[in-house]
Amino acid sequence: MTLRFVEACKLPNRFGVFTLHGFEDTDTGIEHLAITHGDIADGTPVLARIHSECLTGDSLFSERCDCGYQLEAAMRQIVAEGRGLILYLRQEGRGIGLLNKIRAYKLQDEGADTVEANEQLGFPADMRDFGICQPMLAHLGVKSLRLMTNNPRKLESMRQHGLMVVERVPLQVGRNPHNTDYLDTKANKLGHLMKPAVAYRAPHRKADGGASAPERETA
Ligand SMILES: Nc1nc2c(ncn2[C@@H]2O[C@H](COP(=O)(O)OP(=O)(O)OP(=O)(O)O)[C@@H](O)[C@H]2O)c(=O)[nH]1
Ligand SMILES: [Zn+2]
Repeated sequence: MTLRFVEACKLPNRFGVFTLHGFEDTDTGIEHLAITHGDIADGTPVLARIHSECLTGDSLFSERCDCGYQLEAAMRQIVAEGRGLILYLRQEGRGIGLLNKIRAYKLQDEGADTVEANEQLGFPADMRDFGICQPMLAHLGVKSLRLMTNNPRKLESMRQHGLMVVERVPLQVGRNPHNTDYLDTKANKLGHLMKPAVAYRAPHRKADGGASAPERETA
């Protein structure tokens, strides 16, 4: 896996002013992004989100999942802390791609859960590869993370790729009537760490994304 840094620019958005770094995985041609805020290269652990692309949730406001809410909450928390980063990885649909995700959603419309739908299409439940994170973080000068995630497999994958995660910061936002079954399946079949007590709050993404300060856990 070879990483090429292409360029960085300012990215002001509703939450603050970030820097957008563009990379290419030269083995696959896939373009990945890092979105950073503040001084992240001072050697201390950095609040971080490793976010897998979800066009429907991140850009089309879909309530079938929690991705858009998590992205927004991560940006808000990073700005509130004054520093942090998001690696935005282009592995749509847990790696099966956008069109296959639409196929999987159709199967879910007909009763399959998110894992069964992938399997019916001939894919594993999760095809993602987080190997690109290591060279991206090395380029950014980041040595250790406080990772915003509910996914213990993501934590394990980070460790397998030699990344130091000193803390898991839960990121449980966005439960709504359209994604209740989906989130429950993630907890029950994929092992996501969801606390029932936090389930659920406001329907509006803005209010929700700005929800309370993150809980902290030692990873
Ligand atoms: N194949 C498939 N992919 C989905 C579905 N819903 C969301 N996704 C994708 O799942 C990815 C996000 O993974 P999740 O399992 O929701 O969460 P995670 O990133 O592993 O864990 P967190 O860090 O806690 O968010 C994105 O790439 C989404 O496009 C679905 O029903 N089927
Ligand atoms: Zn999503």
